[in-house]
Amino acid sequence: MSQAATEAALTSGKDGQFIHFDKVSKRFGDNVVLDDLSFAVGAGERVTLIGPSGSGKTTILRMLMTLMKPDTGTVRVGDDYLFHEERNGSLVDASEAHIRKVRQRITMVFQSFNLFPNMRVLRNVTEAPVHVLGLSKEEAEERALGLLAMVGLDHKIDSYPSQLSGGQQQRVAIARALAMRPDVLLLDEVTSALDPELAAGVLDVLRDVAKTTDVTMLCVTHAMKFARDISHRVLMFCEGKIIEAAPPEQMFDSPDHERTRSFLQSVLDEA
Ligand SMILES: Nc1ncnc2c1ncn2[C@@H]1O[C@H](COP(=O)(O)OP(=O)(O)OP(=O)(O)O)[C@@H](O)[C@H]1O
Repeated sequence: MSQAATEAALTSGKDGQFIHFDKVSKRFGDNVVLDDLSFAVGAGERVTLIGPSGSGKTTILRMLMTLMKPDTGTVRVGDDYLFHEERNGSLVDASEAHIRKVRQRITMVFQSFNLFPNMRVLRNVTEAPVHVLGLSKEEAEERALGLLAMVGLDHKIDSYPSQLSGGQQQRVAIARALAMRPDVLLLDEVTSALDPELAAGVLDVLRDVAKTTDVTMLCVTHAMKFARDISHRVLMFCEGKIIEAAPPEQMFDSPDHERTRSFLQSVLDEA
């Protein structure tokens, strides 16, 4: 694929652009983590970020959660500016109300599950809809029960996280993230801490999510078969830049860039 085609693929979302990164840079000391990075994601689009360790993928997700801010550049979701270049990378509106609004629209599932250990499964899923969205307990439970059925855990609603396998905990975490009815779901290496069999169950749940919802998904993963199945587009990160962007078949079957080829080979060797 030509450089021009990669550039076009950086902005070719579905039905218009929704998430915008515009000239975003971030460094820690001498370590340039994001280097003048621009790309956009369409509403309802599912995009997988791949690339070697330390290439900046998680940093992208953390910025969308407002957990990390850029040094320069603009990050926007729909009409909500999270960071604005003119304000030199600082949060445009860091008020609690603004952060809360952003967090309602964007939820993240982490590698380490992060469930509330002292709450039963049902309460883990209802907690934020009740306290952040203001749903009644009944409404939140109805929503949670539907989602827990979807992830195959409606028989575990009274368990505590410590009584579940890692795969089951991660499926609860997915239900919890979806209970907010987010516009954007961020997935950060959600199966990396799991044995292959448990990981497969979690990936099947996410395939269902992809099939049955129109949530915009940004996914960092080394599970390439999964990425191929669910993604509309794959972005290859290297040293804080996107060096290649393409639909999955093209990225995985005929990558253009030598660094992409060697990265994909290294992932295959690991598997
Ligand atoms: N708070 C921090 N302080 C210093 N350096 C940091 C901090 N957070 C991230 N980094 C550095 O930023 C770089 C990019 O990290 P990031 O987690 O985005 O990479 P990644 O592509 O997601 O890697 P991996 O696949 O290993 O998760 C790494 O070199 C990391 O060490």
